[in-house]
Amino acid sequence: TVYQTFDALPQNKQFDYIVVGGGIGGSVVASRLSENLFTSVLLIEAGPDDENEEDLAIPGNYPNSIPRRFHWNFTTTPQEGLGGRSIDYDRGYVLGGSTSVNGMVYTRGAAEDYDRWAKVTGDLGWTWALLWPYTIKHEKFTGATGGERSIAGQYNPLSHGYFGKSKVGLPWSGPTEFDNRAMAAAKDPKSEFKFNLDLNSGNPLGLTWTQSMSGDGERSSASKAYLTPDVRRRPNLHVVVNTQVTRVLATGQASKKDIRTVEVGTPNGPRKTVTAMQEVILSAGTIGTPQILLNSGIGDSAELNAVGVPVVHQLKDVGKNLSDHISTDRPDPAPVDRDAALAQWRASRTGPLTEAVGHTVMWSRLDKNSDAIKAHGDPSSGANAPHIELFLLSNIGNQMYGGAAVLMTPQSRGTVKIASSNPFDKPLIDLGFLTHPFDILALKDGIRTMKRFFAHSAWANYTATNVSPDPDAMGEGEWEGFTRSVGGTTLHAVGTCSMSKKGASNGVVDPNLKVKGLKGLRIVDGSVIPFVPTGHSMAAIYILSERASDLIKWRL
Ligand SMILES: Cc1cc2nc3c(=O)[nH]c(=O)nc-3n(C[C@H](O)[C@H](O)[C@H](O)COP(=O)(O)OP(=O)(O)OC[C@H]3O[C@@H](n4cnc5c(N)ncnc54)[C@H](O)[C@@H]3O)c2cc1C
Repeated sequence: TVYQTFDALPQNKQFDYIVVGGGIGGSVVASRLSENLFTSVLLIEAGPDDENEEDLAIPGNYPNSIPRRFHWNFTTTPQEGLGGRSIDYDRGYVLGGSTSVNGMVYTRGAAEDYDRWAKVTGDLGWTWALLWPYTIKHEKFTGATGGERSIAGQYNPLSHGYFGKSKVGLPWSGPTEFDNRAMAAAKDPKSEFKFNLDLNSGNPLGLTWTQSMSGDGERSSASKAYLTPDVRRRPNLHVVVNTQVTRVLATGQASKKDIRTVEVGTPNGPRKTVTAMQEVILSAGTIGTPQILLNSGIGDSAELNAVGVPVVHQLKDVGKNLSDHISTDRPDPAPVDRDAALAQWRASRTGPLTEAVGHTVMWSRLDKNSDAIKAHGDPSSGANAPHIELFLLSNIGNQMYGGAAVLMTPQSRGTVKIASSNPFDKPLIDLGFLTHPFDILALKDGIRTMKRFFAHSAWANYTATNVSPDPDAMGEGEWEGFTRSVGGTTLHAVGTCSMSKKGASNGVVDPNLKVKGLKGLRIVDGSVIPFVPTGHSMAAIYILSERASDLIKWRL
């Protein structure tokens, strides 16, 4: 059942598990735990329900036609590496979390990214190979929306799951002339670039078709996939929306550090609490989860003292180690006739509004002799992990093409802190973008890679301009200044409550995602991922959340 307010919850109800935040982690965990009808689960989401919200279901509404009321509307602190600019930092404020408002690009990154989780935690269960059953448990590959075109040769059937929850597919349209030329440039045996049949095989390198988390013409958000009408009807699952969690509190004696009580409230109203019999699972995301911990006095004691929050548990890494992908400037996608496209979408769930992004992506590695790697080492997880994503876009109407270079392996790190002891104050989000010298050098090489790609003869006579400025045609420091003035985020932040080895003093959660030094409190969301994946972040979080659900079920 879904309740619109906390007060509408049945009184005196006992819950085995309380899950905080209805994004990927929260939707997956609440859905999986409540498969056992003898396990009672309460899921608490700050934002509204997403049911019947057409604006969220239409993939092509991303990004500008998604109403702002479904966002937290955060901005970052002034970013030293971005010329002092503060930039918007979107997070979904609705059931489904950021997957209800995101770009849906579905990329798992490199197998080595996951193997590195296993290395930093000492738990082989996090390797790509042992996570594979969870990968296919979450995915339901559905092909291209509309069903009228052949997708043979555009994906590898062996890299996908077909019986899972989240729909994944290829673009509705294509190949366009742009796609064909891009493919020709990559498939030329003499080219330095190669075509890669499937970006989700564990080796993403090369030019690939884009895959999106959508199916049958609609967005397949975490809530649409995991909180389906039959799941919502389960008598043992209670979902409460429009309810912000302010803190987690000790249950019984504070000295026992048993944290199973959740406090909710409104800025001017009374605070209320509810206690889990087994565990509280925080799934409020990379920004929300450290914010709740810090408000609760769980974090670096010096920082907590500075904002007047009494220290409950010293855990210095809460809110630290944020990593995210920085992107250069990008062209706008081609405009569509919105009225006609909307009519088509409503009639048949086909047409331009089924697509949110371009059709092709190039994943590449920096040369080991590049300035960035020679001076600062190679931060990637392994030989199949791309340093750079070239997100290719054509805007044929305006005769422009190009793309954004996105740095997949940043060495800069940021933080999430709280501004005061008031849980309703916005958190201080510092991405730390371009504060490490590797990152600007690597991005510059990324643009050079794009230049070489578009210099291939496959692009001859294509009347167009590459919109990204050329670092080699600009004066010393000019390109860097430009990039700092336009660089932006792809909104993939992770790492603010990282997992680490059992007993290690760094990190926030152990390999089973339990908060270190506490009882009853676990974290399942993007915040536990120690390094931003070399793909977009959501696939990794789904895979992680599926395994986490089993860890909780098995009481590990
Ligand atoms: C605009 C945008 C575009 C993106 N594009 C892509 C893309 O194309 N591909 C990709 O892979 N990734 C993309 N991402 C990133 C991806 O969506 C996120 O990494 C992922 O959804 C994070 O999952 P999560 O479960 O950690 O957190 P979220 O999905 O953010 O969920 C957290 C949930 O917790 C709730 N919450 C937070 N605080 C509280 C509180 N105090 N009380 C109660 N509830 C709370 C939030 O409202 C939210 O519902 C994008 C993100 C955004 C915002």
